Amino acid sequence: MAKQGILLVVDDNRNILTSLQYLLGEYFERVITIDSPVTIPTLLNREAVDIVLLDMNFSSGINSGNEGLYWLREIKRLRPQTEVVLFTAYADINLAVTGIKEGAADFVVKPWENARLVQTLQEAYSRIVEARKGKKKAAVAPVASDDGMYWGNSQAIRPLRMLVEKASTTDANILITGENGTGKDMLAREIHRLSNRKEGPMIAVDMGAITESLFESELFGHVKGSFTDAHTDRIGRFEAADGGTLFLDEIANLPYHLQAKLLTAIQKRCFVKVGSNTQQPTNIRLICATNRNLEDMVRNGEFREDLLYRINTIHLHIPALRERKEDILPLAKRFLEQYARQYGRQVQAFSPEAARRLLEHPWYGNIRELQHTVEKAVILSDSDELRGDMLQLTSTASGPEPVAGNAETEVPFHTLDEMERSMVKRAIDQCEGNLSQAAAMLGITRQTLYNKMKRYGL
Ligand SMILES: Nc1ncnc2c1ncn2[C@@H]1O[C@H](COP(=O)(O)OP(=O)(O)OP(=O)(O)O)[C@@H](O)[C@H]1O
Repeated sequence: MAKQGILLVVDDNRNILTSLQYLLGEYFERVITIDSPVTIPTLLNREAVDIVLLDMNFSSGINSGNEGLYWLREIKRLRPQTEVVLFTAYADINLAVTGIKEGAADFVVKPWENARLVQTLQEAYSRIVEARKGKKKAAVAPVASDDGMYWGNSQAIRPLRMLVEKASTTDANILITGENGTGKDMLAREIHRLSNRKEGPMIAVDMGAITESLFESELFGHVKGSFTDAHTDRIGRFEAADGGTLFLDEIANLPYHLQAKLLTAIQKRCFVKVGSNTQQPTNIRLICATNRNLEDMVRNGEFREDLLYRINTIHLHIPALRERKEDILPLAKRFLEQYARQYGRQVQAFSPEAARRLLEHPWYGNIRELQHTVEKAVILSDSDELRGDMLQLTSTASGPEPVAGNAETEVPFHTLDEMERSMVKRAIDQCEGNLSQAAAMLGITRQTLYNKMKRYGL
């Protein structure tokens, strides 16, 4: 086969560079080697590099692989069409996974097998060739649009589905409850899609993310000059959602003293912009969601009873994933297919051992945790069957989450993020999914724990 493609190898170990120069020179038109990443930008400017084989750790930097991620981003920023294959130590495999999510084509673990390294680089090169022919995008393929909501067939989900089908076409206010990651946001969007308002806007507001001082302006808008930073008129979410659906996520996070203002707007379907005296009508369908027990909050004086009464004309509760075990494997299969497509992996099925582990895991982070687990495993996969150990699931509640190659000696260092993720997961496992207890154990608020779970896909 004719040698094709220009390859840049970046590694601070000169012995590695010399052996790769010999090995890869047999397969590629040109192999350029450099022992420091700082010259990458100049080189990319000068040479038509197709593929970069990029070491993740450079001795000059902190040995956490973040330097590798930094250079990956730089390469993608400077030359998006260049494919980057990460060259990584086994202990840094989680960083390689992060790298793939950020656009790297693949990764190869050191010490490497020559045949596997050559094959990975050649596959990356064929993707470039295909992209040039316009057949396929060089970068990560977009997620197909049919990767929407999966209902499942479990006993636990059937009554919910029937209720959703009936309720969607009405204009009744809906309250969706369920543990974190069960799919409340997804269900809200599904209801909008099934409703008569589907051509109208679907405006989602994360009530946990709005600061108290900006609450009114965010929801109702403001007029120019109404406060120091109000340099122009601003439309609020109630106005933006006119003719469509307004989705108030994490409604339990709304401070008590602001709940009355929301109640008035919901009751009257009218709002007043900050700095104005005029009532403005709006035609919205309201959906709210929370993972908290609002009845308990009412009893504790944290949530207004009249507001609860107003928002839950129809109450939809999404069961936890562990209460709908029949849905775990079909959902996992969907994610497997979706990510295999997205990351160009050949994996097609779970091994019997992997399927058993999926069924046994408690999934306190519900569908989000399942999705992230499968995504990571697909990235790590190297054949058409996904093995159980690739799921990296802890089988007991004790001990931190293992990292691939979990012998102490093979895991010399974790990033702070990895350590935090591991501690958060451990606390949740030890408290068997009780978030209030886990938050207390970690010495943080429930909301902070919740934010961290979202961030780490737990
Ligand atoms: N039924 C489903 N089918 C496919 N994917 C789903 C389903 N439910 C949830 N997901 C996926 O799981 C992830 C979490 O879903 P979503 O954000 O809707 O959960 P949530 O309950 O709103 O979470 P949180 O309580 O943390 O806000 C998303 O990536 C979503 O795509």
